[in-house]
Amino acid sequence: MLDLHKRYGDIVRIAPDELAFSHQDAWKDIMGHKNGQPEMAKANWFYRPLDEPLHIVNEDIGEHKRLRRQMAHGFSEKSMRDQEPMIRKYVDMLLERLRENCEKGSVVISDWYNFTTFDIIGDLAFGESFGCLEGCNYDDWIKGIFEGAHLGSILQALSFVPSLKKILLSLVPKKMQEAHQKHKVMTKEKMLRRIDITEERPDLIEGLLKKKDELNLDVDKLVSNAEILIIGGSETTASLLSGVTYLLLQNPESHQTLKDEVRSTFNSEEEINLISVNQLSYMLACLDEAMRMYPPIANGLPRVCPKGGSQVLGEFIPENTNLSIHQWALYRREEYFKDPNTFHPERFLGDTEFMNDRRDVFQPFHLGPRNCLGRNLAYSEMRLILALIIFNFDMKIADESRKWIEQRNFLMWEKGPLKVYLTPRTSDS
Ligand code: HEM
Repeated sequence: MLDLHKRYGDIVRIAPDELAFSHQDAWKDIMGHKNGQPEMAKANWFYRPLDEPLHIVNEDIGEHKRLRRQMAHGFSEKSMRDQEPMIRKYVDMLLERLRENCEKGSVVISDWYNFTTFDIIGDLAFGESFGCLEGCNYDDWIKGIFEGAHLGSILQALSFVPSLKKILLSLVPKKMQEAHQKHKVMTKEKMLRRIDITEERPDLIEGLLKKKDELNLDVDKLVSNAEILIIGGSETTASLLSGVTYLLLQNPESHQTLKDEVRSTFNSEEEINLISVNQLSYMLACLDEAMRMYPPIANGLPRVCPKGGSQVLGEFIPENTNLSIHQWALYRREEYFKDPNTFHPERFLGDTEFMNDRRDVFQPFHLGPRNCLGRNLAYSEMRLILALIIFNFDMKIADESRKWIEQRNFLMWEKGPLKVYLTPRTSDS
């Protein structure tokens, strides 16, 4: 996509009825609030490759509004403060596991980040963790999710050839069909256990449970919403934590500046919490710069131009055209960011060297009525985890991980193991 935009400019036709945009104003034209004009719907071939119960991310426009209003309660400032003990419990367990494991040689920090964010979101969406940190491995349910994402990309592509898709789906081996069924049963059981908890719980699903009759949410729909929270709320943050760790370890000066910031701001681990990490401005710049170079949602998520067509970047776009913005390609363009292939957190701190950067191009959480509900939670969780790791450990990258960032992407990054050496900090270091 980057090569295409470099060659053909800000708008590229990538299929007979699909356009890719690479310009700051495309965000509001495609995804922004429309002031009375129809919102652009999400493309079914991409968001609904299988006929499964819908959820907040792929619901139709009207139903989405109702779901979002209700789900938003779980993402309020107050809810987040109430969720802190749940989150902290897993971060403390992560630190404990890292201390136990770092003496045996390098640790695969990318796995540990995934274990932590999955356990946190499991608790916040289903009322129970996946036991990843406890068992030091991925739970079967999560393995099913990863396999599903890979398959999802293939199914999306097959949506263009429905007859072939139908034939191939009928040929799916029995073993795979059984695994899918098992996954569904396990998920339903998890949700039933959550529904059985009668006392109020400040998690992300409580809002939906309170209004489940009014919103017509049966168990399958609740499951489907919880599942999308798990996928959207764990792989994204885990990828970024791995990405920022890699980029810091490859850029020792930035790593040192961040260590100085964290270690001079806090005297003890207990001082580090969801609120106090907000003071760490250099850390926020590191996270943003990592999100620019390694955006968790790297590819375009297509919208469909409504009936009667619409204007985008001053051009008339006919109805039913698919439109998307590909983040990775957008953020690597020299027109928008100086020295785009190098890690410079300073560009997010007002450094005059980067004053010509187009900061408004950068929308990792999208904007408009379907932007990320979990943005604040994501930032807080990532800052808390990173601050505690930087406070407690010195880190060095293992030589075999020096090219870790060269990855393929199937909806999510195909992360290889990111191996690092950790040395616990002693009281005088
Ligand atoms: C770095 C981390 C994250 C990034 C970059 C990110 C990015 C995004 C993006 C781009 C969307 C829009 C998807 C679309 O247009 O189809 C989205 C939606 C959403 N995200 Fe996130 N996300 C992150 C973390 C989280 C977390 C931790 C949660 C909490 C569980 C979360 C919950 C959601 C929800 C519920 C939506 C759907 C909102 C709606 O449709 O109204 N996200 N996210």
